[in-house]
Amino acid sequence: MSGHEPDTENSTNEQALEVLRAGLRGLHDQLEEQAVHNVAQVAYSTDGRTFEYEAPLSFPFPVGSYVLLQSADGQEYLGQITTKETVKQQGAEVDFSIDERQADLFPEGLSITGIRDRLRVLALEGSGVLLGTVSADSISPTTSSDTFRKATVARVDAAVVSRYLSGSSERAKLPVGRALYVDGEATVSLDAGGFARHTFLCGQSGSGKTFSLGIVLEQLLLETDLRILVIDPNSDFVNLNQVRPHEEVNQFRSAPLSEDAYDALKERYQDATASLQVCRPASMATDGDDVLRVRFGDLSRREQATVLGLDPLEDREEFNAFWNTIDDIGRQDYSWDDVRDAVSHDYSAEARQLGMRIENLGLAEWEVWCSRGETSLVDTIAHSDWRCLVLDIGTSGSPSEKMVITNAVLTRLWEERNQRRPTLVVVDEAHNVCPRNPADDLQSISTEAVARIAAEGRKYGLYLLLSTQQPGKIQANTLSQCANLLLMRMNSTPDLTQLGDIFSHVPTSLLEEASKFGLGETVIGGRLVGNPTFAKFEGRLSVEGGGDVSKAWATPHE
Ligand SMILES: Nc1ncnc2c1ncn2[C@@H]1O[C@H](COP(=O)(O)OP(=O)(O)OP(=O)(O)O)[C@@H](O)[C@H]1O
Repeated sequence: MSGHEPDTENSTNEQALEVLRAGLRGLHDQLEEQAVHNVAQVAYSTDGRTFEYEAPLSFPFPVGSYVLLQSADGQEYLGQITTKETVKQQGAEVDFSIDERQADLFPEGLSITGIRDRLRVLALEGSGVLLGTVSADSISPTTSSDTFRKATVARVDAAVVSRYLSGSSERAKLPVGRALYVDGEATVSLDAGGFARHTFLCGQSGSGKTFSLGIVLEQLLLETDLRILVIDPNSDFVNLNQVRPHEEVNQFRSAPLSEDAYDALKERYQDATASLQVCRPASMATDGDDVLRVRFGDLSRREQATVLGLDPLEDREEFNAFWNTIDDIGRQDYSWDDVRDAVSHDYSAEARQLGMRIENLGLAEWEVWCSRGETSLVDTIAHSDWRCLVLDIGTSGSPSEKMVITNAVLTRLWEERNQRRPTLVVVDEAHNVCPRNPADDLQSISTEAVARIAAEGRKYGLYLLLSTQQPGKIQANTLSQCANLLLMRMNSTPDLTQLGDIFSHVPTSLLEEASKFGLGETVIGGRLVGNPTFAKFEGRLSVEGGGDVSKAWATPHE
């Protein structure tokens, strides 16, 4: 029996120690919990341009949001949060004393009278930019003397944000939506002059790119005189000149339009789009539509050979016969019919081969070719006084036909560059027109054409607006020429990293927010806004085109 006594004593000690430990742990947690709530919310600036802050976990402002900082001397600053990190700060040291009875619980020889504990406190730390000093009626830029040691950080009034966002530019403003993370209405407008730089719009599928691009185009049509050419591979903008009914317009606005405001806007929009031309393939065109077709002679020789699948070395004879045929026609404005006639009147073996090639490829059936005397799209581009052309290549035949149209148009725009007519070239699904790795020669030609405009177009008034869901697939030089960014929801880390490298004027921490965006939400950077701005696109006026496939098949059965 006596052999078991020390064990019983040990186990009683163990239990008492566990109670002591649990008590200390509970006390520790309680103190840490209190310390978390006691973290000060304070900001400081050492350069008058940026600020650092520390705040409790409950700090309600996400990255990208506007805040009001008030320094000890009462000066107010408008700031924008750019980073926000959870950190474990060193907290206070606390001493727990151990009474005699508790000290006996520890092994003999250990004389413990107390326990010292270090609290670790969860808090937020981050930084931001100072956008201006706030006074009763203005927001002025800060200077290097706007430094402060202890400022409070608070929610900012929507009116102050609106004042900041409305800026002071003399150029037209394009209202495209409302600021994110603001209590109340603060309209985000793009600086129309910013479109004199190339623009990149990207976001993953379903993020709202097409809808948002429509809003940008509507505003450019309403508020500027910029010529716009839209290469529209999904027929998304074929209804750009049709206004939605009043209730539908209001469905996409947080501040509904009154009947009168809607009527006035509709009238203004109808005026702005009166000369908008939608170019469709011949089989789809109705009266008033321009037809999406070009003459064979509008293509460069290299492109013609590509369409015919002719290699100058491997198909030497046929290539030569083709070359001579074109030379014999002796005119610039020859049509496909002229080529066919010329080939059929040449009785050489090579010309017969060429004729068979044309027949086998079914080239004569392509809908994109003008017959003799028909107007080519490149004539429209070169001669008429157009304002907005939508090229509905979504409904045209094969991918090669789409590329033939795209290339002919891009080439002619470049040839006409000395006219210096400011023109925005909008390329939707741009990864198909200027891909990093062209799949064939037709894509190589379009990629080179876009790269040329990207590199040198600005001085001739040719500006790009490229839209895609796959930034990694866009030709690198072209992408690096874009100064403006409209980034919508994007989860892919490699894509965000690449965008961070190219659009270095937008802090990476802001770009990373794109993975949390909802439908229509965006971060805008570059010349379109004064400072990177978070917005939700809204206010779409025109009817969306495209048309998604119905999901009625997924409706539950009765
Ligand atoms: N800001 C918005 N407000 C309300 N609805 C929107 C908004 N943006 C987009 N939508 C709707 O969400 C749907 C998807 O938008 P949209 O087609 O523009 O996405 P997307 O990014 O272009 O997708 P994809 O790349 O697959 O074509 C559409 O039905 C559109 O009407």
